[in-house]
Amino acid sequence: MNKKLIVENLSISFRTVTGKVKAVRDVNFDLNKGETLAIVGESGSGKSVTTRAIMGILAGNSIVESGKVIYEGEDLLKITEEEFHKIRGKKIGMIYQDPLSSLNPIMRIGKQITEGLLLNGHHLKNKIEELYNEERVAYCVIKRDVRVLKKKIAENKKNKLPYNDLKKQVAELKKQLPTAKKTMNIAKKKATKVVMSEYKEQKAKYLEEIKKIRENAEGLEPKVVKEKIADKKEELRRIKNVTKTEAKEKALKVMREVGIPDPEKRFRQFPFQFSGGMRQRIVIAIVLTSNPDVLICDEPTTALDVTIQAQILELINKLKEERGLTVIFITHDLGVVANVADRIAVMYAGKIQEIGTNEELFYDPRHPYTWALLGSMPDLTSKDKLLTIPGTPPDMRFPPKGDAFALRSDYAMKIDFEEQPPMFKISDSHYVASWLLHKDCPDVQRPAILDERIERMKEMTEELKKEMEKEHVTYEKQLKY
Ligand SMILES: Nc1ncnc2c1ncn2[C@@H]1O[C@H](COP(=O)(O)OP(=O)(O)OP(=O)(O)O)[C@@H](O)[C@H]1O
Repeated sequence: MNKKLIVENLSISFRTVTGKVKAVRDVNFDLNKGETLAIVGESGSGKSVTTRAIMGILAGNSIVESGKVIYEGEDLLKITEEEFHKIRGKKIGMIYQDPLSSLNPIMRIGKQITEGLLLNGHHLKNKIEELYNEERVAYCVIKRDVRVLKKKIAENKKNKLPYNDLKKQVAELKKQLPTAKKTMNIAKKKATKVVMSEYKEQKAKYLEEIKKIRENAEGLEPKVVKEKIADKKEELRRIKNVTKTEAKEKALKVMREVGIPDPEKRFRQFPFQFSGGMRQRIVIAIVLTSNPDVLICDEPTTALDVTIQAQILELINKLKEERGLTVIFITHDLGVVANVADRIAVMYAGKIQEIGTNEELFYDPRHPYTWALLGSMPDLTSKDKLLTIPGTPPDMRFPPKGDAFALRSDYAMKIDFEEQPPMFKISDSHYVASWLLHKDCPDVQRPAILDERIERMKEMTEELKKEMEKEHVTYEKQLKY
């Protein structure tokens, strides 16, 4: 299976004193390994809530109405908090718009980078957990299901709804618990035995080596002997735990990887001694220390000026290539997306309105909201905006009955106010939720002014490609000579 992450029918609401806010409504997308998906939309469209659900960090007043978030075959909305802990921040890392909020202002950045490494650096414990992980998850999932069902029973009781079937399900699951627990404990014991006997063997080998150093110490300076023994002891310690020296070495390496110059000196400095762009690099370094394979970037460049923005985007692209990361990139700025995304999902009023490859979205946009977003992008050369989007997004306590964009769209038809459009398929990768795509809809052309912009974008991309090819040829030639 090549899918790293699948989000299926995800709907999330928030309880508020003035009513329920329907923030995310039936969102579906998936991500292939090594792919970047950009989620684009205006403020309040549900981008952050979607990614917070993936990270398991939704606010306390949230309700997951429906859906699944499947990471490597496991539903993250079902596993226990303890299991989630292992995935959040480790397998799935996140960087935010404001790097300062992720950093401790009064702690040296070196300590902030090594903290996680030292905390999670129990090699033996991690190895044991890895070996009996399957049995552990199986047990935790049953426990979690019982908890969810019990909550539902209580709700149904309160609302005077039937709950006998649910009670039966709980009883069934409870019957499975002792066996699952026993299986888990047996697997844990077995895993501990394997790992510990391996460790004992290694320890015996090191002790033997230390003995030999002592035996052959004659004629050597005591200081040299002491150092040799200390080295061996350090090696042995490294098998068990990440040591401070090892954590520092790894931190410096990752600081170099994200482009922090003079890392040895910078290691001892505080966040306020760094510029905005450098701070964002530090946050990225911290996230990378746990070797994530999915990286969620929530407007990571919005607070930075344009040149620095480009550098951070370049860094994210480089890390993606080198580490094979799968990336979700959130932004309200389509201009940013062109340089990072393989695919783009356009969100509005908690729903995905259009999803497609970078080329499909930029050169063949089909949803009036995507047209509006493309039109409101500042022009690459003149910096002018062609179109502005009239009105404001709907109040999500009362989502519109039909197409949520209808009230702001010049292309809205009667049906747009009555019924929500389904996702119409344009190609295997391109889907659009707009009645304009219905076979009975009269042919509607996108704004001509946008066509001109698209043509210009195509031309510029072609020129850029040619230039890059030229550069590549020169580079290849340089390599030859
Ligand atoms: N804890 C909460 N309680 C109530 N409503 C919330 C809560 N968190 C988010 N919302 C609402 O959910 C909707 C979606 O918010 P979200 O933060 O996902 O938007 P966004 O597209 O990421 O916008 P931005 O770019 O401003 O971050 C908004 O209407 C927002 O007000």
